[in-house]
Amino acid sequence: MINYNSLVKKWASELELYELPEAQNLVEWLLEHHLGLRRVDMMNFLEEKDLPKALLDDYERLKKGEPIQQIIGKAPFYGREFQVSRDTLIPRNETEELVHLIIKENPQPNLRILDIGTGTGCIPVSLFLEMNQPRVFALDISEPALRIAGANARELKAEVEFFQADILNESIPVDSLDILVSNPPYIPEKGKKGMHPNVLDFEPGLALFVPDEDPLLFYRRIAELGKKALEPKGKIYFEIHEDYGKAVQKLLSDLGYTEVEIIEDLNGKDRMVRGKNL
Ligand SMILES: C[S@@+](CC[C@H](N)C(=O)[O-])C[C@H]1O[C@@H](n2cnc3c(N)ncnc32)[C@H](O)[C@@H]1O
Repeated sequence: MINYNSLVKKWASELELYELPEAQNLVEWLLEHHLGLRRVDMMNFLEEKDLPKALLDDYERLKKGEPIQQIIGKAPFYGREFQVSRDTLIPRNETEELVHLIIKENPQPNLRILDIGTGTGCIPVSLFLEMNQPRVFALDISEPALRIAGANARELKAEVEFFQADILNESIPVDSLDILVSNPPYIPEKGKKGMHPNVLDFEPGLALFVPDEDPLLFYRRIAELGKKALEPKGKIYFEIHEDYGKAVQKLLSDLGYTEVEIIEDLNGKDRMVRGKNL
């Protein structure tokens, strides 16, 4: 007979890529996924030899650094579960804060919204479901990511119109927007050194990195296109790298956006910038 706590401790101690509290959390997440039981339900439960093979296989993937969300194929975001894959960024808590800000600041009905670089579709799907009858569009350069985003929209019953487009070389496919939102790639290549292998080896580089010599590339391009695609008084919302708050603020002000503000995340880091079209 194996005790739940000793199994969690034993497996967590073998997840060498993670600090112990996070490792324990991941093992519990995996056990719950496979056994459908919560910690309190399984203090004394199984012979180790009876653990399902799929659970043991997934535990081996966890040991190699694969993110738990990719192993189980889903990730929580703003109170819902989104399908994820190796082609999509795993939705982050900071992005939930961006979504929350947009919902809070825009209670009006029938707004037209575009999300650029949509990944799993977590932003447009959440906005469609939480806002007041918006018309929601989203685009990404990645076809495989768009397939996952489409599946999430269908599964969660959100009406989102998706486009495949390379925003650095094509224009915005919709106009008269009230809100333009983007969490674009923003990590300079040089930042790879300090990153955890579970991000570097398993999440798509296309979603993460920008050239060291031009880290604001996506912000500049999207903000320039936004001047035309946004309605007068339309708003632009960006998720940003914590080091680039001031630079993105200046970029938007220089382009003629007004009321440009940097907003911190719950950890007190500069994480969002919002501006208004003239
Ligand atoms: C940081 S991820 C954000 C994903 C999702 N919005 C989220 O917050 O979880 C950036 C996304 O931009 C997309 N992307 C990268 N280059 C692009 C380009 N040139 N045009 C359009 N989308 C692009 C990537 O495929 C990726 O899905």
